[in-house]
Amino acid sequence: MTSFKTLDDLEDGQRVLVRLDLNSPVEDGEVQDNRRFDRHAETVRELAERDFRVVLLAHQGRPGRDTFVSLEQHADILSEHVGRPVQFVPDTFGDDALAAIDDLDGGDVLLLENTRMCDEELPEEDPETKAETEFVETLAPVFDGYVNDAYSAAHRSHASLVGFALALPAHAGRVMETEYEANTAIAEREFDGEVTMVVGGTKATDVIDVMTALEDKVDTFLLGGIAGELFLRADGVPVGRDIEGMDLFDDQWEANEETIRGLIDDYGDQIRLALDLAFEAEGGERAEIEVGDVAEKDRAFLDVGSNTVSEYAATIEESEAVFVKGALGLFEDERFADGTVGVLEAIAGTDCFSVVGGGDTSRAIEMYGMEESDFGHVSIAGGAYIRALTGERLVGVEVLRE
Ligand SMILES: Nc1ncnc2c1ncn2[C@@H]1O[C@H](COP(=O)(O)OP(=O)(O)OP(=O)(O)O)[C@@H](O)[C@H]1O
Ligand SMILES: O=C(O)[C@H](O)COP(=O)(O)O
Repeated sequence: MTSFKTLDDLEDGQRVLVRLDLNSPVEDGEVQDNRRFDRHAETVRELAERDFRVVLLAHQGRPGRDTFVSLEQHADILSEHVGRPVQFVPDTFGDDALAAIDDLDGGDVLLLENTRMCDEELPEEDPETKAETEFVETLAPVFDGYVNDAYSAAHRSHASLVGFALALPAHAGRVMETEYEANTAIAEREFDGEVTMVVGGTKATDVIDVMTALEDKVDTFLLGGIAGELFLRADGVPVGRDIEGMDLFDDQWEANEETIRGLIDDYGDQIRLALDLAFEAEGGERAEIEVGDVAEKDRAFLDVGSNTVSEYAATIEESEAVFVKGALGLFEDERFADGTVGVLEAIAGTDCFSVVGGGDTSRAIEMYGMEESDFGHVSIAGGAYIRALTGERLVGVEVLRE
């Protein structure tokens, strides 16, 4: 990552403002611990051990949503992961925040309040405009440097992500460095051998965008999940029962059908669809059916079948690089985890270069007892991962370039 300054370029003992992405699931008002805390703890711990006065910025949720809560609980969770106290002040850049910053000694860590509670944080504007906000102009002068570790939020042109980078000497944190390198690999690296991409999940537009952008980078797309069913349907298989809250096979079908058919027509040789599918039988157990036997108005399919898993695993074993976007089935239900777990285990069993992305999909790794260390990289990014895969530049990364 030579075009960025990193923590290696910071002089120990300074006062640094560090942007993390601690955006987390919130259930009944309780912030849920997740791998973002563990990853960012590495950056925070390093800075504290090097005697920096460390002030953290992060966001949580979006205004108006249930997940839009204070960062008070985040400070406690982060503290567990860092292994030292993380102070919290319920203020972003007012007098209380400035006084708390002033009180810090070397090695102290302080988390400020949810950046999205500050009016100037959110409207997406260019970095120069964000650098001129009162938020940035008040806080920046009390720091020697700015560290952005929030790769997973770097697609947003918000004050805390782009404004401070112009107002202070800007550095990439350890998470920013590793996420950037792994996630841009497919767009920027050349692989000698086969490049395979496992595509699933429920987000039709993400899938279409990724496949369109990567047609000439990826040798084989292995499809599953709801995304795979969209392709099966476009290929003439009468599947497509929407899951609750979605209408991919109804209202949205028309909007996507032509594009998906176009992808199949143009790149059919690269695209592999499920051979068999799994569903819930009358007794509640998992049952499978060959794709050729699926009848019109059949049931909802919740996973790819076992023949598909074997075939996909064989392709993965012959690949030099494998990228994963989206799950092959409803893996949260053990009965329908075989597809997702099967391909992840196949990846873990080879020494190929691998990146597993998407917040939901990467959760399957810990749910089913796999080791993160068996994968090249497990990304903590969702929207930013998709953008990186499609070769889009992230504004929060661009402003860090020297
Ligand atoms: N056939 C299916 N039926 C129902 N749900 C499915 C099916 N296949 C996959 N899923 C669901 O898809 C979800 C993952 O899809 P999503 O598109 O959100 O992927 P992601 O990239 O991991 O997440 P994110 O973009 O939110 O970080 C999983 O929670 C899984 O339960
Ligand atoms: O959780 C994420 O993907 C990032 O923190 C970005 O959050 P946002 O989509 O609410 O901007």
